[in-house]
Amino acid sequence: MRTAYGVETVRAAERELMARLPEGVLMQRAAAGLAVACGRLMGRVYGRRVVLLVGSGDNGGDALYAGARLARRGAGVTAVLLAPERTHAGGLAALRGAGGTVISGSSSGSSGAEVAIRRADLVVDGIVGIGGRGGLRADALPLAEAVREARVAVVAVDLPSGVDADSGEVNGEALRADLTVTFGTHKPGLLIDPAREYAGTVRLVDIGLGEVLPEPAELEALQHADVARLLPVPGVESDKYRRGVVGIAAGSARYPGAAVLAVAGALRGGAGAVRYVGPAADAVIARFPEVLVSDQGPHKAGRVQAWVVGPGAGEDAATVAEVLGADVPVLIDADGLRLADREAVRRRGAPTLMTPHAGEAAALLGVARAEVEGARLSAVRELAARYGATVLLKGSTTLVADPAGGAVRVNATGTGWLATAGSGDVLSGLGGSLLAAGLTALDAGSVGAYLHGLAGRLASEGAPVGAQDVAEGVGRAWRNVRGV
Ligand SMILES: NC(=O)C1=CN([C@@H]2O[C@H](COP(=O)(O)OP(=O)(O)OC[C@H]3O[C@@H](n4cnc5c(N)ncnc54)[C@H](O)[C@@H]3O)[C@@H](O)[C@H]2O)[C@@H](O)CC1
Ligand SMILES: Nc1ncnc2c1ncn2[C@@H]1O[C@H](COP(=O)(O)OP(=O)(O)O)[C@@H](O)[C@H]1O
Ligand SMILES: [K+]
Repeated sequence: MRTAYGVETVRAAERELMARLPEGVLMQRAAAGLAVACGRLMGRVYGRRVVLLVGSGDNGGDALYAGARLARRGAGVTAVLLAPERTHAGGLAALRGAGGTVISGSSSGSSGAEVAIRRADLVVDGIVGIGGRGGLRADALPLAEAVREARVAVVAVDLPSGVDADSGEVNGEALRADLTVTFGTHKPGLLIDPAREYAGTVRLVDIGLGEVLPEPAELEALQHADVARLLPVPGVESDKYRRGVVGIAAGSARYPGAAVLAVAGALRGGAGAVRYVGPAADAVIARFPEVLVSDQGPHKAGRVQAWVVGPGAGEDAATVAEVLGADVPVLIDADGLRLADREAVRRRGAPTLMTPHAGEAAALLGVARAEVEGARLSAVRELAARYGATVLLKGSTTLVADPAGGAVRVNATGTGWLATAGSGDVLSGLGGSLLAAGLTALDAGSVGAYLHGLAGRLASEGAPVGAQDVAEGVGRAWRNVRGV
């Protein structure tokens, strides 16, 4: 499991660790890891030109100590100080002692600093780290512009400057990095868009923080091994009922395809049987003869261990209400989200998993879509709290939050190619199937998103795919995860 912690927790852990260690040890560990990563990115160190952008805090200190290490190995290192009078004194002395050059970023205007950036092989962004508030400040903007124009490689120290460490929000300008070298633990902002996109590749340097960080983390990202452990794999005692039966209440005369795609996802999620109820039974059975179909409504469909309701449902509020009354886990997607009564969701005894995309989440919260996209973490937490349900917010970094709090799960296996009509329907069936197979709502959502994202990647391999291709890719994703 990859975990991420917010600023307050990181600072508390650093204090605890620092109390046990000689002064400056943590920063030296950070700087050593940073210098190695810079060296690897440049291929060689000797003769390379490195520019350090140095802010007023310890983030700048890390950059300076790393710069000193690179200078000792023969790099030409220039530090651009954004706040000369408040620069980390020890780091500055170390850089000077190693033969580095120091210029002032604020007073030199467009001259020295920008020329140095244009000539650089590498820029190290040590403007601001976890102490940052808001986007880049005015004095850093010309430097950021010069970096962009020079198209020079950028290594961010701990975080790309200007992004919010705790939330992944970007309020103003931020500096894009090719590589972010982060210390002690990932920060939520490195795993959640839009900030994640600014970070480039993220490398974690161990500074010993792991032993003092609390449980649970603020954010978790499942890895292959975690998903492999959670996948419902049949054993000798299994039969189709014990594996779980998932009911799909989806589709309408207008949108029969949504039913077919949700069923396609459900058949690949590990349940032993799929029941379908709704007006698209003919389309479903024509494509998937193994499905048990009915047009009699959910309560007459026979026993299921979980329901999926909503994809392509149109205006069928009665079916949504009926499914919400069932005492088994329910996944609500698409039209179902709009039609579901909030109090009815809150009253449910069995788990509920809601799977909005940003537009649907915005409608439920009564805000603009851009607001949800810019602040995914707070949006998913807010929805989970309001509905008393587990919420999976779809998008480039899909988030899954439980109403009781605890670590929010983030999934990054997806690809932009998944942004294709009907791929969300596949995810709803897949998630419902995992619920029927016995996974918790948090696990079903995050394992579903993981498999779905990987399926999209494997099916696409860099070319456009349709939702059916994604569904067909789910088997490959299972095998990839299980290593079989
Ligand atoms: N505390 C520790 O034990 C360790 C800290 N480390 C480094 O220290 C950093 C945190 O250092 P600090 O607490 O000094 O904080 P930072 O260096 O992140 O930033 C604090 C300074 O930046 C200014 N600032 C805030 N927002 C800004 C913005 N938007 N634009 C420009 N300047 C802004 C503040 O006025 C303040 O002076 C970490 O990110 C990490 O790089 C590492 O050396 C590892 C060990
Ligand atoms: N840029 C992106 N990167 C990765 N995954 C994405 C991106 N955009 C969308 N997706 C994924 O594609 C799926 C689209 O679902 P949804 O918006 O509900 O589509 P539809 O309603 O057409 O089925 C979701 O799983 C979502 O997470
Ligand atoms: K930084």
